[in-house]
Amino acid sequence: MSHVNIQDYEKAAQALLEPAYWDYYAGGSDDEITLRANRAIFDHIRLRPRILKDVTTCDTTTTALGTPLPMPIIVAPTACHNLAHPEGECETVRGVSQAGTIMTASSVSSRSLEEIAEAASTPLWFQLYIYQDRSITINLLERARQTGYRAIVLTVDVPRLGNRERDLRNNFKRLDSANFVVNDVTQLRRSLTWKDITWLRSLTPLPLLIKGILTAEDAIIALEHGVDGIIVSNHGGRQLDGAISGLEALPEIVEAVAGRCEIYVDGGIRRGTDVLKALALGARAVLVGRPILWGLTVKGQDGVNHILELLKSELELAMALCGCPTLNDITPSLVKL
Ligand SMILES: Cc1cc2nc3c(=O)[nH]c(=O)nc-3n(C[C@H](O)[C@H](O)[C@H](O)COP(=O)(O)O)c2cc1C
Ligand SMILES: CCCCCCC(=O)C(=O)O
Repeated sequence: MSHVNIQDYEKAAQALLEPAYWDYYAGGSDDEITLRANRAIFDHIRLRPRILKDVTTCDTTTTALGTPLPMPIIVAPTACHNLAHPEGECETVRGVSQAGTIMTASSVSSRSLEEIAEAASTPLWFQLYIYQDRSITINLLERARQTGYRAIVLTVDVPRLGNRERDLRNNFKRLDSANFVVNDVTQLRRSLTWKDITWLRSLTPLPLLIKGILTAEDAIIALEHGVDGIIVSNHGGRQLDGAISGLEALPEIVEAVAGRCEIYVDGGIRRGTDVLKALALGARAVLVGRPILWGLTVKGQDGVNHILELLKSELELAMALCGCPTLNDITPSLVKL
């Protein structure tokens, strides 16, 4: 069967995965209102295409924190890739390397951050949770720096795990990490505050991004703490149900930050036109989570690469049809809210 879009991969992945693993990957929290909203907002926002521009070629290249990228699309951190493929994140990173973009390795990965780096020939970011035992965080940061990861992505929207009722029904509990031996969820630092960001900032020379901001107020505080980037995200609808989507939060954050750091967004991106809408609203690039897992499940590294290539070619076509030969031509006037 040929897979011509991400939805085809999603259906094929559902047919292949153990039902409990599918539920862990696909599910959201509580009533999954935010999970659905993440998609619905992209369907709601329409485009205002411009015509008669020379779109013989449309250039999708960009940079993220100074790293050149072939497309404004980055792989989001997602946990436990071994549920989709026996080689887990090592297989994923081989596919991402074919596509040449950044992969953000989750700290809750089924392969260690060193194994992932060994398998990679593409730039890597490392996603961090802060644990009760500070030595775990210090150890992870140092290992990520030594292994060549280019940035730290601190996820701040999990003071506790969201209420994922599919996982409760399935008694799904496979959230162990190959990076350390303790059980992740019980070790999360519930008392995490901005003071910890100051502490973290002082610990690593790597660029620091904060993932999980949804308000202009918090974006300003993040800037005051010296972050290099913000990832506007509701964690794929898996944490606070009822939270606004990243795309809805994006304009107020872009306005408040006013160019003082790079801004990224994730949640529900499944089409090149979705990427274009996010860029029009001010994102430097987008992150994609679940589609990578669908590609990995269905065809391993080739599936991962194909997912990224599909998004890239769809974006390129959307740029042409909107009269945008470069990413700089993608401006707020392209979208109707
Ligand atoms: C199965 C799964 C595991 C995830 N694990 C992590 C994680 O370990 N760290 C993290 O910061 N975000 C994690 N996320 C959230 C993603 O980074 C991202 O915010 C979200 O998946 C984006 O939405 P999308 O899946 O609709 O693209 C996870 C998401 C999923 C679906
Ligand atoms: C350290 C807490 C477990 C998080 C598991 C990975 C994750 O973020 C998810 O959404 O699932």
